[in-house]
Amino acid sequence: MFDFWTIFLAVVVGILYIWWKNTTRDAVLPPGPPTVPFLGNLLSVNPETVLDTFQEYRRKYGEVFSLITGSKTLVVISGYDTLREIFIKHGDVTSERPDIFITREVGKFKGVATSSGALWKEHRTFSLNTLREFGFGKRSLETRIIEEIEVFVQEIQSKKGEPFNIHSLINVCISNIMCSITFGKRYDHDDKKFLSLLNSINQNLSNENVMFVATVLPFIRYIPGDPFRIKKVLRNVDKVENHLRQLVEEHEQIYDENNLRDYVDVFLKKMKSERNNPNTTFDEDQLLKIVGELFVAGTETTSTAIRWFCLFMIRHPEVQEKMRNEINDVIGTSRFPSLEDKQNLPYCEAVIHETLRIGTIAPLSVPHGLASDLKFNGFTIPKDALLIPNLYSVFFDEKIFPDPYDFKPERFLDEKGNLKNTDKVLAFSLGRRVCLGEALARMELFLFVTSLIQRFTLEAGDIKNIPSEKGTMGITYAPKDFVLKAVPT
Ligand code: HEM
Repeated sequence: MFDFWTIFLAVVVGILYIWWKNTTRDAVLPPGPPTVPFLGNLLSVNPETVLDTFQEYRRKYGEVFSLITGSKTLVVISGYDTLREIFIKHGDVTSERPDIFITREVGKFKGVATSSGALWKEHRTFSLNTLREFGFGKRSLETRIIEEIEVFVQEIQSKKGEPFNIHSLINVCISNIMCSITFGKRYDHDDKKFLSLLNSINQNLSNENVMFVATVLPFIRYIPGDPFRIKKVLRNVDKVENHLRQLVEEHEQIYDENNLRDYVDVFLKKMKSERNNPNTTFDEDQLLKIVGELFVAGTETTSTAIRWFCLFMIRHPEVQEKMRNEINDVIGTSRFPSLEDKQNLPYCEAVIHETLRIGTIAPLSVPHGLASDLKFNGFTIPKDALLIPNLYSVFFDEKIFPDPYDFKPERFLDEKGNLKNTDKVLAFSLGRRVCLGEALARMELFLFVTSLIQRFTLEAGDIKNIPSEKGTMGITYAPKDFVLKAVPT
């Protein structure tokens, strides 16, 4: 008979062996930095410097390298061609979402962004079709955006050229557009409850390393207290969802099948039509998750892009001047720019592409999962790995964009002044998971930034404190808060 201590020792040795094995790189995996016993590559990546570290690993280990964390194997995909090969050519295998903190605890594997397989396909198609119905890429939506721009411009005018932080103004305007598509509702700029919701979203998406840490060390959420602020993230998610639940309930009370006003109404109609289908995926939980995603993904990303734009304009007044000259030549000042003007404003378009490139916004996209093992260049990427699309590697690839760290919109113009090379800016990612809101984001970016430059000259709020091009890394890569002056032209 074995005594207690023998069994205890055997269990401890067994656990240590499994842990040691989990932190060692298997020969079939893509290469990567050397592992440390029991830690793997945990010490090789600091969330704050992760982008530069990945650039270095790309040089050392190639376009596909792996990182071992004990709980998950991360496989980082870099380079334009390799990203296309993995996420487009092998898109049937690489378009899932992995089982990680954000998909399990935040998304509950529902919605569009955090679901996979048949559920994801059905709801991505439904959402895209419904959003198109409500104006993605259409004139009706343009009118809604311009209405919001009018408020935006009035608010800026009210500052009378004095320094202010434009962050919350942009956030409210952009989320109002998303709210009007999903709930048919917009909020006042001083609505405290709404501002607090936007603040919770901002905390979760930017300026936080928490998502990264929770992904590679999932057990930390069970540590007493909240040293990594995981519980705070989940509280923020609940707060946003409770607000959305209220809005959906209000909608249900005045629902009229003959007058579908917005995304929620169309979803409710589908829910009602599938009431007797025991296998339906159109239920209230799914509606809340999708609406939440649209609200979150549709606000912070576009708003961050516009903040980057303002920052680059402060740092590059000559670019601002050229944009304004182009706008004045084509449109003048008597009306707001419209989408029809886009083709006649190639320099403005080049500035937007350069902002999306160098601002990066979502430099590591959103992690992908795999439907099965994938053989690639003699290595095997296992089914349970976490694929990271390293979009940053393309943005700063000097073979594609010479002098990649310089802000040079001209790189997107040929000798005749026509746009070129813009397809290399993978800001919205690529393949089957490509951003669902790309069309809306592009409309918003064009209309907001051209209207802004048409009416104001942007300057640093404090001449001794020019805002830095170095941002902070969360799920989005965002500029640090800054103040600016918007002087009427
Ligand atoms: C400048 C603005 C934006 C940027 C840079 C951006 C970027 C991205 C990126 C990189 C992804 C991940 C794709 C992948 O998994 O590989 C994504 C997904 C997504 N985006 Fe955006 N996005 C922007 C605006 C928007 C807007 C306005 C909406 C709202 C309609 C939106 C909704 C979504 C959704 C729902 C997904 C998940 C798609 C899926 O998993 O199938 N995004 N976006």
